[in-house]
Amino acid sequence: MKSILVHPPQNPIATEIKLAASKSECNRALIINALTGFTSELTNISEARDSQTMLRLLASDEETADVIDAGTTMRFLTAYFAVTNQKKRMTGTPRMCERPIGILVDALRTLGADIQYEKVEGYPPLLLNGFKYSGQNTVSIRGNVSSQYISALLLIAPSLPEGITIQLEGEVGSRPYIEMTLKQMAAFGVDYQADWHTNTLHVPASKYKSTPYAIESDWSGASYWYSIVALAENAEVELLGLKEDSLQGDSAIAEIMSHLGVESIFTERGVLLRKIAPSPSIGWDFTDCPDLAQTVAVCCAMKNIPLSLTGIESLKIKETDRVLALQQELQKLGAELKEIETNHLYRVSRIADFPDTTPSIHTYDDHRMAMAFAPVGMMHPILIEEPGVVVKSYPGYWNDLAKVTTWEEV
Ligand SMILES: O=C(O)C1=C[C@@H](OP(=O)(O)O)[C@@H](O)[C@H](O)C1
Ligand SMILES: C=C(OP(=O)(O)O)C(=O)O
Repeated sequence: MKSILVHPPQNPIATEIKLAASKSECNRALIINALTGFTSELTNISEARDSQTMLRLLASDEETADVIDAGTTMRFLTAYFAVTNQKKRMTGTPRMCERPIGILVDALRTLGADIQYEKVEGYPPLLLNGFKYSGQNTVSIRGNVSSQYISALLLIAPSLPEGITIQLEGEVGSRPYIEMTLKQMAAFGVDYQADWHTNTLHVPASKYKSTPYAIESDWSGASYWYSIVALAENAEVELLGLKEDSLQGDSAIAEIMSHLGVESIFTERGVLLRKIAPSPSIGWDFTDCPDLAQTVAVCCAMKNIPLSLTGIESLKIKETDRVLALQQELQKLGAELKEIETNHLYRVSRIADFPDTTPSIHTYDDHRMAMAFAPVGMMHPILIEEPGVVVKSYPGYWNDLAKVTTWEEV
């Protein structure tokens, strides 16, 4: 499949969508379950390739573990294989081998892991050669590169002889993902202390208890539906399986979208999205919810709502450099993402009319580029290149989109 051409809907949208499960919650539950000896009953396991890859690699005896492009799978499995004393070679796509992992490797080495870099210092592929506890149970770790290093250490912490104390240094990004990790650990019977004034986390040595656990639907995936409702002329969509009191920080999309013309009405089944009047402009700090930035940037560009963004530095080391990718593709819609203060403040605004010819959006091997730009199709025909990228987190995305409008492969 080369590209998908999304056509604007011919009729008012009124539908319900059963969202995919959260790959973030799922990958944590899978690691915890592995540490309980695979005895917990997990329900609503995510179909996302990142989670399916985690499942496959946890069950595999092969020495090479290829995570493809899954960040959490790479980081969580590195910690898991290290402390369970497994000899493994961790690798992934060329892009995965450009995403830094030195901070996690340094922390695991401090605890007693023998890890070598196969090619470039600080980056996968990694060679894990076993674990001998060093007697050190305190690690310092930078908080603003990726929270996944911190979650990886927390997940394996109960199985360390003396648990762990993690001192986070500097700013902490993606904090709700750290809290998600801690809350899921608690759901499996493990204690923790988190002091967010001193940014110190402590997990004593203990054992996870085998527990039935249901994974919630994916709030990051929900964000595309909010954008669809915001951009369509007439739309009402009920998203099933989401909770108002969610473990996922990306549930912030409900508040963000209240400024972009969508209200959220929580029901027993999930959340009902309805159109309301939008605000004239919006400013948002994406430090806690980096995966929402692309959805919100595209939606604001199309609604002609000026958007000020902060907290998007970590976007540069994700599936692609998302700042650059957004800059290049927003231009094709007649909009721009401009850096106002170096590495800090950015602004999205409209600089020209939407083009007369159908824009073709390049997706840079990034599922979120495809899913964030497809809602433009609610207003104008749009081509999305390499649409298969969505399998990373939301394999049913195009089938779900077919419930509200037509699209064709071209
Ligand atoms: O822990 C997680 O499940 C995730 C944490 C975030 O990454 P960073 O901590 O690298 O920002 C997020 O972008 C990613 O999609 C999932
Ligand atoms: C950044 C993401 O994933 P990961 O870092 O786990 O590859 C994402 O899904 O947007």
